[in-house]
Amino acid sequence: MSSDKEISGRATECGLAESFLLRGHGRVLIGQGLRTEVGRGPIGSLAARVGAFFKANEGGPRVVMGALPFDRSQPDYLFQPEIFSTADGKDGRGTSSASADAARCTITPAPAPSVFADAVAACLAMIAASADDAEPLTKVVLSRSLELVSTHEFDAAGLLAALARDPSIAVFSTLLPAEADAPRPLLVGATPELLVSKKGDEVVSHPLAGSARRYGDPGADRRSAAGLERSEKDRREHQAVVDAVFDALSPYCRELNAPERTTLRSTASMWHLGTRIVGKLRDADTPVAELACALHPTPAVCGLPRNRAAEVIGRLEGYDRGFYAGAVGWADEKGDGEWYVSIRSARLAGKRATLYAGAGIVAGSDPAGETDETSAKFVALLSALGIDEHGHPLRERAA
Ligand SMILES: C=C(O[C@H]1C=CC=C(C(=O)O)[C@@H]1O)C(=O)O
Repeated sequence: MSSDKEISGRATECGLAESFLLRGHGRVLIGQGLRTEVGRGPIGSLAARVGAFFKANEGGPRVVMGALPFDRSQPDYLFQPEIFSTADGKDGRGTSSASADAARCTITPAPAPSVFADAVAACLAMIAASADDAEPLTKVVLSRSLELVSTHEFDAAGLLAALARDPSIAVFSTLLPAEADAPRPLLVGATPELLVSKKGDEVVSHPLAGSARRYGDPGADRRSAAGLERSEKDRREHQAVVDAVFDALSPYCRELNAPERTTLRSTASMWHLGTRIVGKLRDADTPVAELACALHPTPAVCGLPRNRAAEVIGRLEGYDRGFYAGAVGWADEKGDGEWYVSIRSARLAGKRATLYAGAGIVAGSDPAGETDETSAKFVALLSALGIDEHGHPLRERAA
């Protein structure tokens, strides 16, 4: 199978449609068809449910895959595919251009950018008011969404192919549970952030937090990156995530380090601060699902303290995040696997798509700046869909 075929999402074997695709770390993993669903439940029971699944189901590929929601108490959605295959993903750049063809989209921001900026200001007031509390609120990640309605069904394969042109991100697509508005919705995205991978006794997490827009002009792009590296506010926002990852993984590890310290990471449209954290597990049998449970949601998508931040998110965002800012990945029978943070993602349901983007709010954040950051984070998905922020095809603009 060529990589382009894999990325384009057209299943070739047995005529089974692709139910899962993950391209990251130079590899493509593909699930075709859906053999058995894993019993659904909250993340706290994930490791037990996955273990019980493999015991009870002797046939089929020895791997399950799917998505975890943002909210730890909500049910996840994992399944065993009919066919599982892997391939080298180094040459996995997409060939297809925009997926929108001549489709037109109407785009409705939900909430409107000005309402989001007001929510950031309200959040900053809560952070300031809590300064003297025993456990002050120090960080909250607030998100907003864009609701797209197209004249055509969204083409997930074309979207994946277009997203895969950026080799710095992990491209994913996974089935979501049926809902009233869609028999088979999909979560599709291109995330730069690894929640956790586990192979044998090796564990890796690569949290990101602290962001700046990229620019076509090289000088402006360099200044944007340098500004991010110097920013005390972004360093603080980032360190909160690194500390939380160390705290969550330490009990499981006999070694845990950040060998390269914090570095600048780039995607095609964003600069980020990132820290690669690597460890050796005390017990190589610790399943990846247990590590994901210990980590999720990190302060890269929720905040600190976690429960208090989640409460503020629920109050200020005004919608259910569903599987945005959860995780997408897989786990095998040995307990190995990898889970990516499901940011820069969209839920596709026929002619409707909902895109999400968030930004970390800490003391010193600026409501207009954070709103602009979410706009910049939408660029990757919108341009992969072949549309601008008004829903017009990009090709027309160039003509
Ligand atoms: C929550 C998102 O990004 C997170 C990951 C990287 C940088 C982030 C930031 O700088 O705010 C966010 O923590 C998102 O893209 O929706």
